Amino acid sequence: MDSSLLNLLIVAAAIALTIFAIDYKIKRRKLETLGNIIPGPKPLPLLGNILTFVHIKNAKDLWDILMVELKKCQTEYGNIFRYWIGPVLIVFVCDVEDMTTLLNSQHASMKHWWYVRVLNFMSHGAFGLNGKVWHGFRKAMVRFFPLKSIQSYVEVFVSKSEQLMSIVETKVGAGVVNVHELIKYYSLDNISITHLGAEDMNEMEENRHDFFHHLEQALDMTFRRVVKPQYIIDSIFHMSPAGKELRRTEKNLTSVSRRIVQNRLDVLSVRGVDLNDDFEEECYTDYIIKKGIKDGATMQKMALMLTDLVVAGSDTTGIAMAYTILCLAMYPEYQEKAYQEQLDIFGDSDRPPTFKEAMGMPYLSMCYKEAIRLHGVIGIARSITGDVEVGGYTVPEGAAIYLLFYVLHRDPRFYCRPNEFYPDHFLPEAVSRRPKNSYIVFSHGSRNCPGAFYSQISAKILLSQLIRKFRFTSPLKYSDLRFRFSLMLENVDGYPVEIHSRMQKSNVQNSPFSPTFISDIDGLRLR
Ligand code: HEM
Repeated sequence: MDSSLLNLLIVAAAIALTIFAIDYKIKRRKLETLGNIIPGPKPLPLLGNILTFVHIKNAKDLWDILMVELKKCQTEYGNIFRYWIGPVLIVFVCDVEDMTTLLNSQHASMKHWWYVRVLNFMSHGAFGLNGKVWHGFRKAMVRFFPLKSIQSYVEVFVSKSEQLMSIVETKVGAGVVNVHELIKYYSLDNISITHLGAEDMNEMEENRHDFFHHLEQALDMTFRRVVKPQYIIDSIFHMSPAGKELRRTEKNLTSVSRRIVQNRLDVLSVRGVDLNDDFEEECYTDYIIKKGIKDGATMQKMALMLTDLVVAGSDTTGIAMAYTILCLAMYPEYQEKAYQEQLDIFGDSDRPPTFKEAMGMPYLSMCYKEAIRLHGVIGIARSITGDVEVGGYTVPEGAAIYLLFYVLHRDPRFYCRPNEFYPDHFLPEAVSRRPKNSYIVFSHGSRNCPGAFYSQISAKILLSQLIRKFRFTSPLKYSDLRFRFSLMLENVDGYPVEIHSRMQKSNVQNSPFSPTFISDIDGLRLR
């Protein structure tokens, strides 16, 4: 290369670098200036407000310390406040109107890089990707969610619920059990069969069992990472023992997805489908296989692309159903109402519900909605890609926002008993008094949850049969619940209930109020 060309290249590179540095500095100054107009605790130089969280060690602490701190900030600063985590500006938003503005804004539809990186196993498909690639995944996925498709899945929901009923039957009179442990496979099997083309989930017995174990571990490690400032930098985390352990756990977590992809490849191969052709997609896994082959992806990468749907489709509905049963067990008067509604529809028949019946059952729907209102997704994080005006402030480009669904869904202006399980919050007259979007447990806008309706129908098909056949009691009162951070707001002590057959008289000695039950809880395997 002649020297004048080399000099020209060096000068061009220096100019580009200077422009980049100036642009960065201007944006950074704007971020700092506008960020500091938003009220919040006084930041330290370089560290920001990170020291508030140094005592957090696990998901329980994260919940206890973070929530106390955030509630304190809301009281002091109002419904919008900010934190600096080192150089990262996080704006917390609590009010319904501001959340609506943000969720409708084209500048707030990107998942935040930190959230995506930390939840790596949720970030290779529709849940964590951004831009054009996300759009491809989303489009391929939502094709399997319309009402008509869900109607066709009822057969699967019914068959899986019947299998589960016989397992629950064996726990009648067996003392306190963690109901989530009993029902969690229901949603995993459903989503694997209806959306992912899995044919026989019983064949995957071991993988299914391990899936929940590894998910619990992966989430726990993830929350421990979040509270260690040195782990903000990916490479430092990945080199650490914790990082290596998380990678191993993530690999194990994807074993169900790997089996699903492999089984689907086998089915397509038996049919003689040419995978390089634009073959017709019968399930979401077919899209992943097509995309994987086009991109030259490994089997592990394809499994990761599926894993977000496996997790989002199973863990959320499973927890929501467990809470519904636990809350009904803690409030016998509501359980009786839900039971009476079932009797009105089915009389003494124990047949499973039809799709039309599952679309109805208004009281059961109210109970399910109320369980999610109290214990749904705590909040969602987004990146701001252009300035957005909310609540009298400018949230600048480059900031992160965290929409605190937990605070919105316990807003006393909208829910008369905000911290209690009270299904009447969803009576039509109560709903009509609330502003639009005051109940957004499935989020809102372009990145809302595609599984909202699916979750409700599949849950009601199982809950309807459980409520008719069994009566539930719990040694816990609602005020005993102790929460911890997870994908949903989970109870530290699991979901302890005792199961009584509606056909038998309850055993007085085993009264749920006897003190022996309290000690039984200690022996439960807790999530
Ligand atoms: C009680 C049940 C459920 C709750 C409370 C729930 C809640 C949510 C929320 C709040 C989001 C937005 C997350 C964010 O923006 O960061 C979301 C997204 C998502 N959910 Fe659900 N969900 C539930 C069930 C389901 C089911 C059954 C499926 C699949 C069958 C599913 C699949 C997804 C997917 C793929 C996304 C990502 C959408 C996107 O970014 O385009 N969810 N869910």
